[in-house]
Amino acid sequence: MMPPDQESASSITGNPANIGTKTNRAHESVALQIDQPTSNVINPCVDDQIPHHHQQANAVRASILRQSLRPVTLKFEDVSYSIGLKSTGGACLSSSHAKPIRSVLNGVSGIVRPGELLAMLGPSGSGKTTLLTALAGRLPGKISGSITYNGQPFSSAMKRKAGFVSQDDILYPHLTVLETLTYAAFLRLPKNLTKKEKIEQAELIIMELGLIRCRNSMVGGPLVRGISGGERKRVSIGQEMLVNPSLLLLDEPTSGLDSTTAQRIVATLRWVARGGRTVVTTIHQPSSRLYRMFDKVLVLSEGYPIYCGGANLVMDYFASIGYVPGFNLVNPADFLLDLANGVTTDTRQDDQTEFQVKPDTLDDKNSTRQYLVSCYKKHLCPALKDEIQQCLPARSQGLLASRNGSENQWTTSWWLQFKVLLSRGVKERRHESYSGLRIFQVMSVSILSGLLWWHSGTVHIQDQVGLLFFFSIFWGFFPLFNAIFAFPQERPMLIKERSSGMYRLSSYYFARMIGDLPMELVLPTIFITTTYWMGGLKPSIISFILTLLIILLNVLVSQGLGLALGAILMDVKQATALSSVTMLVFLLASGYYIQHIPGFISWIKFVSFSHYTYKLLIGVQYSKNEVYECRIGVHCKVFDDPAIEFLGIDCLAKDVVALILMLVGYRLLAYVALRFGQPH
Ligand SMILES: Nc1ncnc2c1ncn2[C@@H]1O[C@H](COP(=O)(O)OP(=O)(O)OP(=O)(O)O)[C@@H](O)[C@H]1O
Repeated sequence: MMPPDQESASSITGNPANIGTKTNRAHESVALQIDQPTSNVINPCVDDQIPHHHQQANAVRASILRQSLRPVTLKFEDVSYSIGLKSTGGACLSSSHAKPIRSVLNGVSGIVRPGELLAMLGPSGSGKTTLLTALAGRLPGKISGSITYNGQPFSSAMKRKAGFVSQDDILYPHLTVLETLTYAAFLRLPKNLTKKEKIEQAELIIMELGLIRCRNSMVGGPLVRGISGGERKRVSIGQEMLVNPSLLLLDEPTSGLDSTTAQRIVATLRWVARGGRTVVTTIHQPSSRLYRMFDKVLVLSEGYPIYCGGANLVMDYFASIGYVPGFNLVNPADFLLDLANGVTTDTRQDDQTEFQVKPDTLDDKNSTRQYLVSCYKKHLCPALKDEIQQCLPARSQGLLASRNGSENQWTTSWWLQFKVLLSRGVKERRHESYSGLRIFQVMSVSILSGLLWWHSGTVHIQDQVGLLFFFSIFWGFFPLFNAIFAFPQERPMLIKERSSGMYRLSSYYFARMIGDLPMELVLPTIFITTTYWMGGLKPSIISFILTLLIILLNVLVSQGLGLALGAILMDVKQATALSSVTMLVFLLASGYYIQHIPGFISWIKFVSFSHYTYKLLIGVQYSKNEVYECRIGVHCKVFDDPAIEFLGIDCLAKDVVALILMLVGYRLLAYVALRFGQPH
């Protein structure tokens, strides 16, 4: 069966008259408006209408739409995908010990043109999300078959023209709706727009998606109460709509929403499609109202397609192969889902004229599914493949040919990305970084240690040395444990944003590192200032400043190690466990507790930053010939004390160099781990 809209080469223009169904025509004027530079772009599907004073913002939007829309014809042919299963051992393994695999998608084909909205239907686990992820170029592993965008494979240029809304909304919990969309606008909209225009664009999206009431509310997350699920979903969609994507892919955008909100979202998607975009969405159980808004549907049953074509032709097709819905089954989507589950409806009516579902056995269901798959292969697949094989429409080819190198460039400059990411990061983490609890924690330890070491003096040299060692260890642990969370916590955002080509990894990386610095450096400064003078260390401003600088260097090195461990493992639990072991080893090997470390393991102290810091602190505090009263009337050299002698304080410059090398090395390691460890 041929879809009704094969002729829609001209639908690339965004003219919905070519799409096919009667209902589409109602949107014709809207689509045409989008192409008009001065028109008021009003989404007819939402309640919030755009006030007069936003005409200027509309003009900006229209200009963005004109500039960046590249119609995309999405074709996928015979797409199959399998996943390797973890072997359970024993009986299930074949004699060849081959890793068991499970087929998730089998020979799925389809074509979606600009201006069309394709819905993928199917029971839970039928492969909808997997197919959508494959279409978004984000599925790891080998996919057989072909997926092309205007006849070309997925590219980085395509990545920036495609919007992907995942099932789980990946948003920063502490940003407001307006901040979320504004930062996205800063990062994703072209550099020729001014800051003001980008903000206006974000405001317009807020209006278009009916988010005005919650524009200044925090988004929220698992631990922070924020906006509702439907609002979160609209924010996620808004982030993608901002850039006017040529291809918009959405995974269950209506799940968990009430029917009115769901309808509003699908209406918005349809409106987005009518502007010349290609829209593909998975949907779980659409109402008949929603179903009527789809142009095409693809129905999957256990990874096999059983229908792909016009949404309005689905009933005719299934009737032609012997399946008609029950008497009062008015929602085509329910009928399709029943069929995809292998459940057939009995059209007979009983006395109460109620429709019944046959109590099918497992075998019945399997044979129904097999029959439906074979009908698809026989009746739909050949025509669909013919359609896919057809040449690209002329206008699309023109667009591809007119592409120039600039499309591969980033939308915004490195510096702008860095500034935006820095500002966003500081806003997002201000609650955490400047939390009263953290300040209390550091201040209380500082005052307590100041009191415990109160004016220790060189008389109690062991105590004083102990205080310096405590400095080096405390300011190793503290920043290390703060830093290990950085990348694992932001992993989902990083993957999502990098997959859509929002920014360079280096700008994110520097912004993330520098954003944490003020707090990371302010707290040790307060701590050292308090404890240094309370603890009765050398009353010299120079020694104090040097001590402070050494501690700050130590903080930066331990932060670098934390970032590297977090980036390599990308798992908070694993990184925490490894950091505990590392710090314990550093603590023991630094030379304060044990001076007679066996030779074969003594090298550990050379990789311990706490060891170098401790040495430097001692070197600053005491001079080579300094003596103290070791027994009554007896003066001993400080450097002859076994704990200090062991350190071998000769050339402090070497220790500074070692710390600087670690400072750079750990950070480099973190960057390399991020670059090569995460999907691009
Ligand atoms: N990485 C994976 N590991 C194990 N199984 C997987 C993986 N990815 C997909 N699957 C399996 O493949 C099948 C299809 O998954 P998919 O998420 O695409 O289904 P779906 O139709 O989107 O389901 P739902 O509607 O519940 O989201 C499921 O049975 C799922 O368990």
